[in-house]
Amino acid sequence: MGQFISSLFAAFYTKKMDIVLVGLENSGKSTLLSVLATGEPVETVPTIGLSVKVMKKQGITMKCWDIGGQEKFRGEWGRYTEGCSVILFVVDVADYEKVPIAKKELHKLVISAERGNTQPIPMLILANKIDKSPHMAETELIKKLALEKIQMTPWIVMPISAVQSVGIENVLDWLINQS
Ligand SMILES: Nc1nc2c(ncn2[C@@H]2O[C@H](COP(=O)(O)OP(=O)(O)OP(=O)(O)O)[C@@H](O)[C@H]2O)c(=O)[nH]1
Ligand SMILES: [Mg+2]
Repeated sequence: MGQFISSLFAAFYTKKMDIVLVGLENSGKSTLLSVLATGEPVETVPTIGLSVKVMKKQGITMKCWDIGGQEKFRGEWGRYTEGCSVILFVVDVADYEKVPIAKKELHKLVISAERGNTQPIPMLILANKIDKSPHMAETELIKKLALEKIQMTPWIVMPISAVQSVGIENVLDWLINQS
């Protein structure tokens, strides 16, 4: 009985978060998720549709929705942001060619998330692959993504390297602060 009550108590009082990971294909979402969950990058294959991973950090159960970034999957991004806790938008900062597409998709997603939710959902923009050279600096990325145009959604940019585990602690701290 005691066990039952404590399980019930845990079910009610455990903090839970739904984290939606989006960004163009090859930006590093699945690699980042592996590093966040286990501390180690893994060899990835392109995500087909989506993959879900649950991780527990400081007593918070984080359910991560890692959605494929290929063009055919991008139409689904908005649907997953409905009712989610936070959005992680991953950008490959070494890919100068694709950043205009990332900008277009990011703004489409912000419009859709602002329409589909009563409260704006905080967005963490991850400037990934800072280990590569050359790569866009944070201010350049902010300009190229036209982030100043975002009005309701709170956003922040963090430079990271998922494969080299750089900046990952900051990502985890941010997530924990949003719970
Ligand atoms: N140099 C470098 N390569 C990275 C980094 N993060 C990921 N990669 C590489 O980028 C490639 C794509 O990584 P994924 O994590 O599969 O990308 P994704 O965003 O999940 O791609 P989709 O599932 O197709 O949307 C892999 O070869 C990774 O090893 C990074 O920080 N630096
Ligand atoms: Mg993937």
